[in-house]
Amino acid sequence: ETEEVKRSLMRFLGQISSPDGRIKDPVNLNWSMSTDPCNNHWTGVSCNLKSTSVKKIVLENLSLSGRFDANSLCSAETLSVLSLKFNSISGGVPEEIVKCKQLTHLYLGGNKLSGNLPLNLSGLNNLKRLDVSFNNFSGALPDLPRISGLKSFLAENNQLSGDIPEFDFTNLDNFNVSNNNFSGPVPDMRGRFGLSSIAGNPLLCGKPSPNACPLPPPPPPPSKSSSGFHKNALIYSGYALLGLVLLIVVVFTLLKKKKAKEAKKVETVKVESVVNGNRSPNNKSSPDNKSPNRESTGASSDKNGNSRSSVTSAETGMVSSSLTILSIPILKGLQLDELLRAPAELIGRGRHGSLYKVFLDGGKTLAVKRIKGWDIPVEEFEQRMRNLDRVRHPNMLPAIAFYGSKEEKLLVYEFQENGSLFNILHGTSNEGRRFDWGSRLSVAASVAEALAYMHVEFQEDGIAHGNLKSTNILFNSTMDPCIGEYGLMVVNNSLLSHNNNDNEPSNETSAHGPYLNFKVDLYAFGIVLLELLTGKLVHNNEPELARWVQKIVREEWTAKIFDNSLVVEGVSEDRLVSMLQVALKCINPCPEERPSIYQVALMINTIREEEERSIASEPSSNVSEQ
Ligand SMILES: Nc1ncnc2c1ncn2[C@@H]1O[C@H](COP(=O)(O)OP(=O)(O)OP(=O)(O)O)[C@@H](O)[C@H]1O
Repeated sequence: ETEEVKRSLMRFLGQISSPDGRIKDPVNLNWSMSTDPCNNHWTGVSCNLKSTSVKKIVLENLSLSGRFDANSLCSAETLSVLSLKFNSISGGVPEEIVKCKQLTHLYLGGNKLSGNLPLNLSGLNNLKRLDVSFNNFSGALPDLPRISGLKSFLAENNQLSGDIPEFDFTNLDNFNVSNNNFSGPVPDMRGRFGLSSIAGNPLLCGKPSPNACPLPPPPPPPSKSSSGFHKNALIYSGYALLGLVLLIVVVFTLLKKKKAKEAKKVETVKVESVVNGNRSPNNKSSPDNKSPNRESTGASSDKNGNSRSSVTSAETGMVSSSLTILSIPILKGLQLDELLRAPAELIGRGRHGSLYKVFLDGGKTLAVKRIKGWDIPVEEFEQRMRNLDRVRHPNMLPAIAFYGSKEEKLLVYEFQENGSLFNILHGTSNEGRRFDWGSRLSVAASVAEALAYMHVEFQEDGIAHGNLKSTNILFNSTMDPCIGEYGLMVVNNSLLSHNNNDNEPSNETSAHGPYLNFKVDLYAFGIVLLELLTGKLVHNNEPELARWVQKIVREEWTAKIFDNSLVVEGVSEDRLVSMLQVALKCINPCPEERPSIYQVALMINTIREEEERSIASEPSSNVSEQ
């Protein structure tokens, strides 16, 4: 963490430890300016995967008796979990809490906090769980239903008043506002919560409270003056007409804007260039310009003196070409020959082609995947790329440009410097050991959610990922996982069904329709889950790992399966086994019996929520190890 964040966190601890702001270090918390919160294990603090920024602060049951200095706390901008439960913190919750933008869990229950809950609490739009129970809060609630992802709200045993707002009760799994001073009708809780969640608010009425609500006052009698009525009718119809005209103008303007936007979005940049010896019609000044000497124009050295070639110099076979740019702000004006001649490093040669890291002028780096032998008509490929571009998900890595000819296809992505899930789990840098259970769960949940989204969007077209594996799950600049290369491969049918006893894929697969393409992704996702659970290596989705796991499970040595670092971390065996069961469902040898990815995403979320619930109830010393 930076010195500034460390200083602010020390100030936060000072304020919260005692009313006079002096750090008493109540139970030897090990926080100090001379150490680092992430690398020196400040008690109650856990960090992101790279140990560069603070993710959770859990200081529960420590007799902290000062004030909550949200301003200092929120200088740790990446903070997502804060638990200060069961202390004696007093004063209010300052408005600056809204600066902790990434907070997903805020647990303040069991303190002496008072005053109104700040109105801008509803600006914490990543919040999932909010617990302010057993304090002295008063006044009306802020507009919490605005937080669309809120899963639980606990505010029992305060002096809160006013109406209970209309939460999205179908989305809440925990809700309690009992023993407060709320008044007015109880909102429709969709049968999800009973009397115990609202009891102890004598001014509430309507079910499930025991008090009936008073009948609404009768509507005022219609006015007797008919001339008055006509006058009003005239005024109202005038308004209606004006409204209609306004509506037509607005719709017309919006339609015009939308058309202009669509036309702008998919701007195809056609570059008639000649690579490998074909003369460029644009390059009139050099009519004899045979292929530029690729080795000499394409080769360069990076600042470390490593030699780099270019995409064209490394391989041959490009003919007349056009590059379609999908993401204009990133690649505005880039031409194919520029891309091909830019210095490039060969990063990997997979089963389907090669991947280059390409260095553009101005410092941008791209990943260019060069696919060979994909037998798809060029028009169909182009159409597919455009269709894929229309569907966006935060955990999917979109292609930003493409090129297609009969012989080969080029896909251009932004280069992800943080590497892949494969690198993290099996890399040499020891990151795997620090890749804690919380991070693994979160990767599994995000990938499942993104796949579920894509499967629904492309159900009719039958376009599945087709080549999901840990090398295709990349980490973006904020270390969120992103799935690359969706829909690029003809589905690998050998993953449809595996015979458990030998290496031969079943030959029943050829007749399967597009529906089963998605089941291939399920198998592949199951293997990713097994990689996360076991920390073991998988090469090209080979079924050995699946067989090994199935064998051990049959022989009831389940505990031996799990990655030792998870065991050392003290992860709940129940949750590990639950996740293993999800993985085993995904790799069911019979494709029809594999669940849908949507069902899998739900199962993983349930495991994740159990984990989240346990975070706050675990003793803080354990949490700090996570
Ligand atoms: N956009 C990207 N940014 C950074 N690294 C990437 C990107 N795309 C892929 N990689 C990495 O480059 C390496 C090579 O990728 P490539 O797709 O060629 O390999 P593969 O997925 O193993 O093979 P294949 O897709 O042909 O089966 C992998 O380690 C992958 O994680």
